Amino acid sequence: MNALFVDGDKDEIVRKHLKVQDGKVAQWADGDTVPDTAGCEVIDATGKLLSPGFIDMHVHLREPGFEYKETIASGTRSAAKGGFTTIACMPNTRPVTDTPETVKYVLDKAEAEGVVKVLPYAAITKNELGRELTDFAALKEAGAIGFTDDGVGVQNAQMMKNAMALAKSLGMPVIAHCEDDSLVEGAAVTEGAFSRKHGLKGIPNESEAIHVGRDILLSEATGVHYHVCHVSTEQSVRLIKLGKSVGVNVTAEVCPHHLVLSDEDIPGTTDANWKMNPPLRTPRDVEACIQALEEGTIDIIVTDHAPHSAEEKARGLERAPFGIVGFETAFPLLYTKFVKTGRWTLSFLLRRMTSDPARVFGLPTGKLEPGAPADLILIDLENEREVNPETFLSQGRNTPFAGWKLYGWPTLTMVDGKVVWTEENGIN
Ligand SMILES: NC(=O)N[C@@H](CC(=O)O)C(=O)O
Ligand SMILES: [Zn+2]
Ligand SMILES: [Zn+2]
Repeated sequence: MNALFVDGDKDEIVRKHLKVQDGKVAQWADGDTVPDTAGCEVIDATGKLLSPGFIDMHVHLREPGFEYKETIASGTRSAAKGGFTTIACMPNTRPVTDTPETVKYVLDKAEAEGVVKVLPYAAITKNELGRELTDFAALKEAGAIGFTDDGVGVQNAQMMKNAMALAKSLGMPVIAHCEDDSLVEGAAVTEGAFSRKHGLKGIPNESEAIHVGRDILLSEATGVHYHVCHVSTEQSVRLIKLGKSVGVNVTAEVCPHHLVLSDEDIPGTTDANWKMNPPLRTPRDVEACIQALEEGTIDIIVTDHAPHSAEEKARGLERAPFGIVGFETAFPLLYTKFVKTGRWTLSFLLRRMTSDPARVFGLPTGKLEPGAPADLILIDLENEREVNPETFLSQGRNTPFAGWKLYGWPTLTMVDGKVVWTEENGIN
């Protein structure tokens, strides 16, 4: 494979050949050498960027139970098209992924029907109701990689503390959707210019940050690895920074939409493709999240891919469910908005989507070193294309980015040395 590769530390783009063997990265060669390709299948990647496959530690595949929104088959295909080779799926399924049987169901389905690697999270509390802890040891044994009640916040502090102590004893992380229900009360958008203009009830920033602060203290008390989901506010950023500065084992993620959109971009009160949880915040919060990612207060980028049916999203801003799809626009959005504009280097963006998530969650992927799994992608950095939800491999079409003109489209995705998707031929 004759490809362009970002030489990490220098952020120089160099030409390289890469040899893959037995599903693993076998050998790198300088672009000027003529590699011995006898017996090899050759992929011509001239002019394309070669990167480790993206890792998305926060996605919703909806199976079991909500197959009308997405399935493991359609969700992993969408992921592959977006350049993701490893994805971690949330337990807010039906049934909730709160038993070893359901964890195994997800893993078996992913093995049989998925095209990228799927890592399941299990719920912290039974049915995500916040009342009773799940059987962490059994869930770990079944293959869960961490515990989270994503979709809702754990409202009771003692419950969260018990969860963290138990997770710590098993060497597992706790991943938290931070939301204090008493401060939210049925609002659909952030408290900000948009909610004031339209006379809507707003979701205040502190509904998120109160949980972040509480949980950082509980993480300090228990020693658990505590990971904050979809950070969206300046206040959360401040607290995470403080936690890190005193040595608390806290990490955090941010979504592309919270980096490129604010509440002031929402076009009106009808289109629910602008509704997600946490909501789009104020421009000041957006800038705080960008800076936090830049300085490492926020560690990684995730999509929070959250597909819903067209019928559900047609219910309008106030009544539709929260969530937007993310796989098939994530990299082009960030590349176009932050790298093309010169604010970020390409290597910085790639790191936050590959080696950083691998480091935070201890995964054996995210770097193309000899011996590592050949989970890799090719990207076309040159051609601008319009986002067209009709072409998504996700069943979900719920995106606010339809019609956006973006650069940085993946053209090939390989998992364990097997080409699973190409732009030319689709899913393999
Ligand atoms: N992010 C969302 O807006 N929605 C998620 C739930 C969640 O991530 O909290 C969903 O499951 O639809
Ligand atoms: Zn969430
Ligand atoms: Zn989520």
